[in-house]
Amino acid sequence: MVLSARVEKELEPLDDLVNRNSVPYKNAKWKILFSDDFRRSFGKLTSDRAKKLRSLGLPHENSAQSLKQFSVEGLFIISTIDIIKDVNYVQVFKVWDILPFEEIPKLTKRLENIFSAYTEDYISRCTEKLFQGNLVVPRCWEASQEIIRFRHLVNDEVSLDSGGGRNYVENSKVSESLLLMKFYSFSYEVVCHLLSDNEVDLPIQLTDDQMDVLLFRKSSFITGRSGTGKTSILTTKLFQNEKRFCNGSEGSFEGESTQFRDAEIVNDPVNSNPSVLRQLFVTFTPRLCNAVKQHLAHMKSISSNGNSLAEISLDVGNVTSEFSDIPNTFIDIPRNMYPLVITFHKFLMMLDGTLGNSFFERFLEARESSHGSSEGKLSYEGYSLLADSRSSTLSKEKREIVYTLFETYEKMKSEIGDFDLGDFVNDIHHKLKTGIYEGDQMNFVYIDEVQDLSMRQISLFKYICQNVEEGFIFAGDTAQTIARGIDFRFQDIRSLFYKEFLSTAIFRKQGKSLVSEIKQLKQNFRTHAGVLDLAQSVIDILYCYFVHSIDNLEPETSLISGEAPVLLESCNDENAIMTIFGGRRSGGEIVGFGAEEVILVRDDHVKTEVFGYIGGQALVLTISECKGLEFQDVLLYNFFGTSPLKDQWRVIYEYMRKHVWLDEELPQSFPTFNEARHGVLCSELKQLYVAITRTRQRLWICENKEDLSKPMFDYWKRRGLVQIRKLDDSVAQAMRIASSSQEWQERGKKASFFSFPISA
Ligand SMILES: Nc1ncnc2c1ncn2[C@@H]1O[C@H](COP(=O)(O)OP(=O)(O)OP(=O)(O)O)[C@@H](O)[C@H]1O
Repeated sequence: MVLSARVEKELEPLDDLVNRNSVPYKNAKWKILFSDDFRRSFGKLTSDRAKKLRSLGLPHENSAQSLKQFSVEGLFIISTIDIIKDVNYVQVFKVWDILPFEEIPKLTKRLENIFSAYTEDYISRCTEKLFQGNLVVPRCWEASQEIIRFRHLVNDEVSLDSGGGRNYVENSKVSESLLLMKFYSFSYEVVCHLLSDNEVDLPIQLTDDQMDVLLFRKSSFITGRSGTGKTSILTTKLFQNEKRFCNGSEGSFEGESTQFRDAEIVNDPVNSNPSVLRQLFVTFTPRLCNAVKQHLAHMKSISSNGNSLAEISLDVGNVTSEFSDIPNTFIDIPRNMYPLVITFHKFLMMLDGTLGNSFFERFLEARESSHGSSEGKLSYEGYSLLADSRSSTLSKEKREIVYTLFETYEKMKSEIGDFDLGDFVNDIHHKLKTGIYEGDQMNFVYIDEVQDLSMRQISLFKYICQNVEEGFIFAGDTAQTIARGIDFRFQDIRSLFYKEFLSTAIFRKQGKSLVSEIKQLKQNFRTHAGVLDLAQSVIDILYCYFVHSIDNLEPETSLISGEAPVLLESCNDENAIMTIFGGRRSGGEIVGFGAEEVILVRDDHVKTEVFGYIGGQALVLTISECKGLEFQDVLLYNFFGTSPLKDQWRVIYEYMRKHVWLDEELPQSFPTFNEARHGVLCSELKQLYVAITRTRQRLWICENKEDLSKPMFDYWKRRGLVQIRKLDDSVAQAMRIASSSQEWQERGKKASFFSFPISA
């Protein structure tokens, strides 16, 4: 009852709120957040209406009348007052949609449902009114006191739990969810741009936790499971620093915090030329790099009022790690090339080029020089001593065997005159240690997907940025490590930072206080609980068997429930891909996937195989190519059937027995877990986790052979995390979503196949 009253009170059309003479809200101090739905609805307006709105002006303090006039046309803008965390907590207007009158009840009902999950404290703060003269101004609260929005996050409140330990506030499709909806903070110039005809990505309003990370002014370590916004925060931070640098203390982007607005121009501690801000964003995947570049370009275009498209160059057609438009050196990089967004591979090539005497031109000699020194490689004694450390999972005897294998491998390499990534990295370390780095020094370095780099690789960054106090951000998730042979926890990066990055005398004095705690992002924005529960079931096994290879994080929160992913069972012996796409049968047309759907496969080999079946009728990516990206629907094809673990997947039955999930009808004989024999299970599970978490809405898993996937399928079935569907024509038809040529064009333009407007 109370809520309905609140809803009634709060859901007044915005024009009413801003224009009523008795309660004048029109005041520049109010921040206005617009939703994606608003953007979409606006896009659908007849050009006449949209034109009228444009010609009426913009919703800033002096033109609020325009909104009122717009509502005369029979559309209402639905808004509420909400609280966001900036430097302080502050009341804001949140604009949900523009609707005809008859559609208002449906939206208000859904909003009422959401408000019913809010705490009383939160509601009463939203409805508080602060008067300054006869103006209502936004009320603020110190950031030090915690304001909790959802009841289930307060310990002593009744849980909304609907099972499985998760709390759902909403049950809707991900794409229609009000809770996962992106909100954008508007300034006069951004509204100008929005109301122009351009398609733009706008800066998403961040959550309180994300804002804390963004405003933190020290070098930091950010972790969080898939889809919690790590890449978004890195991109936002990079962009904020660009803006901060360009604008100095002048007014700037509305989406920025006051702290950024008030900040002074970045004081470059190292460069003689403070007129350039040198920022470097490094990640593993070329596609993710392109997506980040794309997004920064959009952001730049918006903030320059749409007048100039970003100078950030887009490698649109060529999604490789070569980035041939950027020279292979850090010496005197033209200023318009910053911010540099590159893969780790490109980073190495640039370092190599900077140091002269390239490794590739003399790699035999290079191998000699780094082998000669003990640098970068442990002696047998050093390696075997590690067996005594608490985190070691290998005994002295096993280490002896491993070391002998290592020596044989090294010998073999040298005999055939070959080298590997380790040799290349060691050579660069050697040159940096013995020579002088004469390349540009960076002001800020952002390293995304850091879990795929080795400690030795990460430590290279210390040479190119002296701003250790606030210049480094490491983000990643150790559940998603897919690079081979890399196995650490986030804490190890923090220790490395302390030991190697803070090694100069000045910083040693300040010591540990310079190394911040690891921050965890907890709210998933990508998908619904059906997918997250399946992903968590994979993490559970990792926690059990590979405790030293994954960070034990607090479970992420997901606010919307959703259908369980689907295991597809073939009705006949036909290849599943043939059934789904109709195959190249006599005269038969292949009906493909849509632009927001993807087939994920293990490697290039399977990719070629699928291509052979369906040609270019669907986007097919390997798991390593899809890292960091997201899609509306995902088909994971033949993951178990191509696994090097083969029938050792049966060790999952042992895990099930531990948890008393092993029913009588399931196999009773299975291997006992053995780290040496089942070591590869760790990387297999991490790859599986990455694949599962790429989807926003639907996930299908299909295999050509039943036996290899059976243990995991049995595990998922027993836990009730999947639905089983026979792969017949009707299921196949429902999977294929036709896309318009415009949607494909958009996808192609993005090149990165990055389906989401990541925040920045
Ligand atoms: N505050 C927010 N409001 C709405 N959507 C958000 C918010 N923060 C992030 N998102 C969205 O969540 C999705 C996932 O974000 P992002 O890719 O940054 O996560 P991630 O942690 O880097 O994921 P992964 O580890 O899988 O690479 C994106 O669609 C992004 O736009």
